[in-house]
Amino acid sequence: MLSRRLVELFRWVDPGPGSSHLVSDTAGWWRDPAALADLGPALAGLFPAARPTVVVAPEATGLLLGPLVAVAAGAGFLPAYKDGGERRRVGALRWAETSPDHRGHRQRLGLDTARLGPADRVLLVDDWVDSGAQLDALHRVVATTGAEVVGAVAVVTTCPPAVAERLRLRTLLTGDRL
Ligand SMILES: O=P(O)(O)OC[C@H]1O[C@H](OP(=O)(O)OP(=O)(O)O)[C@H](O)[C@@H]1O
Repeated sequence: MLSRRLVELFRWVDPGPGSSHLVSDTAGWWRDPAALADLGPALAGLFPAARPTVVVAPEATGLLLGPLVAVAAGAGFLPAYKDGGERRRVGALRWAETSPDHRGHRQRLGLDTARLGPADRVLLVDDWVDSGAQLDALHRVVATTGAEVVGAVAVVTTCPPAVAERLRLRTLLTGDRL
């Protein structure tokens, strides 16, 4: 069963002196051929009747996971970029600021909203949802285009149930299994 395999492939890593907490290591999910093949269909299958036209997922890990879900769902893919860093973004990005995320940071997420319209049904995808800040911001920026958010899927949630309900979030795992 995929969820059990994902638990086995997951590691908590101690970054060493100077760090107060363990860091998640999900590299095993991508390295394992069977898990890689099954992740997209399993996540798309959490909303079996949603018929999304496009998957939207945030940088960085969402850019890896989102296309897997999009292919499984028969949808296209639109990346949401994080502001900062040295890369120049092309296209007219519309930006949404997040509330403080799991690190306590406010981020800006940019989406090429010219590529979305009222006919679109959007499925939001991420690997992990904790505060829900990234997904909240994506809900808001997608709404400005008239597109409908049909739901959100992630591999893991550690967010409160009320937040998951507000985000229409379904996941393969809850954090207590890791
Ligand atoms: O629910 P939230 O509090 O918003 O946190 C969830 C976000 O945290 C991680 O991103 P992060 O920037 O830590 O890592 P990544 O760049 O590897 O995707 C994860 O990929 C989500 O995008």
